[in-house]
Amino acid sequence: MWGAPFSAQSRKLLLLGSGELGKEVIIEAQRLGVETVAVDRYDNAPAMGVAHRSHCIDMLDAEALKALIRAEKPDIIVPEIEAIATQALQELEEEGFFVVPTARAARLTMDREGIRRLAAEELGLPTAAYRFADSLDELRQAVDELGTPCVIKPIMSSSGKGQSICRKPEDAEDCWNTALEGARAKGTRVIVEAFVTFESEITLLTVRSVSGTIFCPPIGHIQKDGDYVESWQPHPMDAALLAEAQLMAKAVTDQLGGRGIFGVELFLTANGVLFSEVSPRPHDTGMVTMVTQDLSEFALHVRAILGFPLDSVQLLTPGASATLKAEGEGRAFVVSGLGEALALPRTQVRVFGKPEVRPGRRMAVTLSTAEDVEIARTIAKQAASMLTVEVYEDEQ
Ligand SMILES: Nc1ncnc2c1ncn2[C@@H]1O[C@H](COP(=O)(O)OP(=O)(O)OP(=O)(O)O)[C@@H](O)[C@H]1O
Ligand SMILES: NCC(=O)N[C@@H]1O[C@H](COP(=O)([O-])[O-])[C@@H](O)[C@H]1O
Ligand SMILES: [Mg+2]
Repeated sequence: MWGAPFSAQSRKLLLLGSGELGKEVIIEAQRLGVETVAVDRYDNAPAMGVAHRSHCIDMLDAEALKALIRAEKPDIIVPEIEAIATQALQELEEEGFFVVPTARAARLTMDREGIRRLAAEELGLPTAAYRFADSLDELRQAVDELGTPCVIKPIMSSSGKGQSICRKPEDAEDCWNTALEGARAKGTRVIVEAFVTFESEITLLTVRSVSGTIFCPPIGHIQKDGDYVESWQPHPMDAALLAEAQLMAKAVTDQLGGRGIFGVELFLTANGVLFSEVSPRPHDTGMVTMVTQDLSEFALHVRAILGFPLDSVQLLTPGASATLKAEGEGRAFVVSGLGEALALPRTQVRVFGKPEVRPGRRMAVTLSTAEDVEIARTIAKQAASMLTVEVYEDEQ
């Protein structure tokens, strides 16, 4: 066990990335008396407000990252976003630091190439057909080989940034430019994927702990422009399809190893399950578990990484989430409509507290429970439609 935060006996968790998901991770760690340090590329990130202290650094700068971690000497390093100098994490792990779930898993999942090659080529999991391209010419060739429509994404990006659909060969140049603008890190490599016509898509939250592997009930979701707008749990699935999905999730998470929660993203098609990608951390679509499960995905992550047993997770009620996204840009804004949203039955709201808005930035989420997922979805969406981000144009 451990002593009080700030004491020599404390257990210290350092979070790399401090958005809405990290905020909940910090809250769960605080509940178990852990000392918490939040790190991100900008000040006043959501998790910074609930951590014991915080640092603002460029997490893609390997030297800055190593210097900070060697000075802080955390017991546990928890990556919260992909865009981290994962080479530095590997060096730190070799020095004896504990990286969640492992530095290798963080490296393989930080870029789409690492995880796609592992899943499709090493494990033989079914995925959409894909190619990689480093230039517009290579992209044109990939589009030619895969046919249209196809989906183009920077190898390092998340929440749909830089993603576009190439509907005809002439769109390739626009897609290339979109990818360059949206990439989170330097570099121009993109993945080109055949467009999958799926019936639905799910996140299978998979937890590896000292007790073994457990799965949360599947979470269904809807994405717009590559970013999630709505999720619900449980997603109705027949037993055989769920077993197939769990086998794939087990294969890929066993390969990645370590302890913690993984968000395994899968497409459900007429011909079975396709693997899409995996996050070795809580998943945005899994925010719904804050109202549906006895232990949220954040509580599960923290318990698993602290080395505690986790035999099962209970679904308490069907539920759904819906997102609030900003339209304007700037630091002078207010989130309105909370009173109306909270007047809806069995509904909660999480306002993340991000200090600045930009078009498409996720600012809050609504969470509703009901006797079935369809009712919960309707109410969560209604609640989200009552929320607005009002930006004051003339202020900085
Ligand atoms: N090959 C594809 N065919 C059809 N739809 C796709 C394909 N690839 C991605 N999508 C759609 O775009 C969404 C986002 O894609 P993906 O998960 O690869 O991007 P991301 O930027 O990593 O998103 P996040 O960080 O939110 O997980 C998917 O959930 C799916 O709805
Ligand atoms: N799909 C991944 C995802 O949802 N990640 C979450 O969004 C934050 C970044 O938000 P921002 O871009 O608004 O700063 C991340 O820090 C994480 O919490
Ligand atoms: Mg995804």
